[in-house]
Amino acid sequence: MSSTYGKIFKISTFGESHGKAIGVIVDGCPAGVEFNEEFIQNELDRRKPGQSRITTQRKESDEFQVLSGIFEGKTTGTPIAMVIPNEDQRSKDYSHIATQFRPSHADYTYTVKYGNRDYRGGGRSSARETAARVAAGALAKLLLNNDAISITAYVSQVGKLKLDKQYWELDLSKTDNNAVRCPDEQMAQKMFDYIDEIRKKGDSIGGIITCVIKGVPAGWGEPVFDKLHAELGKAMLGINAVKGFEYGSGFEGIELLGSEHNDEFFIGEDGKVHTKTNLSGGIQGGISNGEDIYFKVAFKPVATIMQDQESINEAGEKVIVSGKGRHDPCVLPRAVPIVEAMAALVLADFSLRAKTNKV
Ligand SMILES: Cc1cc2nc3c(=O)[nH]c(=O)nc-3n(C[C@H](O)[C@H](O)[C@H](O)COP(=O)(O)O)c2cc1C
Ligand SMILES: C=C(O[C@@H]1CC(C(=O)O)=C[C@@H](OP(=O)(O)O)[C@H]1O)C(=O)O
Repeated sequence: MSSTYGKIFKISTFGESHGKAIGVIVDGCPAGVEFNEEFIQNELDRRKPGQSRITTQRKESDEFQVLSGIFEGKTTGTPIAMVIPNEDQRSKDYSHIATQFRPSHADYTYTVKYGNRDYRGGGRSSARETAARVAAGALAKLLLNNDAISITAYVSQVGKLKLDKQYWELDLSKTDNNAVRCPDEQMAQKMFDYIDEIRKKGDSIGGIITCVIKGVPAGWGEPVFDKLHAELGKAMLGINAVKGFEYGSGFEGIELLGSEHNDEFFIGEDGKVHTKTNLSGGIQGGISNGEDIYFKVAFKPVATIMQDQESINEAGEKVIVSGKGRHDPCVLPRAVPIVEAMAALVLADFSLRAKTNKV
């Protein structure tokens, strides 16, 4: 069951990084959603490897094929299967670590859990699997278009290089103009140079992606367990290499007094309920309040580095591990569409759940 997500809009992904293909089955998508293939392909292109010299150099076209669930350009209401062939596996890069555990990758834990491990490219633990989520997330975005919801993520920090502006002070339409996916050109250039410098040293670096969701009406979410922010947190923490999730005022909010932190209500010119501030991050009691939903996702530095590190092998013997081949020195630029996709999947599910709230 670990490969499935969602209660009504459900997805299951399949495939390994060096197997024949990866893919996704979407179940529960309503009939009649415009299946815009060009849009879905574009989302996959934003995530695919080999985009610039600061990403892995594996060359995948990531062109997806639809096997079922679409007729005359629209979803039919039946399961939708999308497949993405693997085209550029280079499994020999992993031969030397077939029985070794890379520090901080999933090699050791997979071996313990399953008693076997497809060591080629990390198998199922590879972030290659996230392409399948991006395809499903793109469909979720198309569903959410009906509700005029927008989901926009961008790189706000790489290592210690941090954007000092809030999302509303930035022109987020510029995010995809550069290889880093940071909407501030000057900062993007600094981040690019920094990642490139680290790449040349065979090392890696982490960072933060900020995401903002606009247009979610008040009333989506659940009051207990499946709180909207809890589901968003689960979705984000389920992305490879994610180490932190923070929404609304987050950890910094604890320094404020209640009188500073409370979001006071008023009726806006549009006749709707609004809050003067939005430290709640658009969610109160696990349910959306109609304001922007925003959160941050922290990614660790990539585990596979081109430097010697101490580890052990399956026999428990000491070994020196050094990565080979093609790896992301920093996952952030390619993780932007993944964060958006996972947020879209959560919201698509809640948009359908909201329809069962009341008569
Ligand atoms: C977009 C993206 C690309 C990644 N690329 C690599 C990579 O090239 N090499 C690597 O070792 N890890 C990479 N990772 C991270 C690993 O997949 C991840 O660290 C591994 O599955 C272990 O899981 P954990 O870090 O969540 O514990 C990437 C993650 C993402 C989100
Ligand atoms: C293939 C992708 O990224 C891969 C993610 C990844 C990892 O360990 O997560 C390791 C590398 O795999 P390989 O050695 O097979 O090239 C990356 O290239 C992709 O995102 O499509």
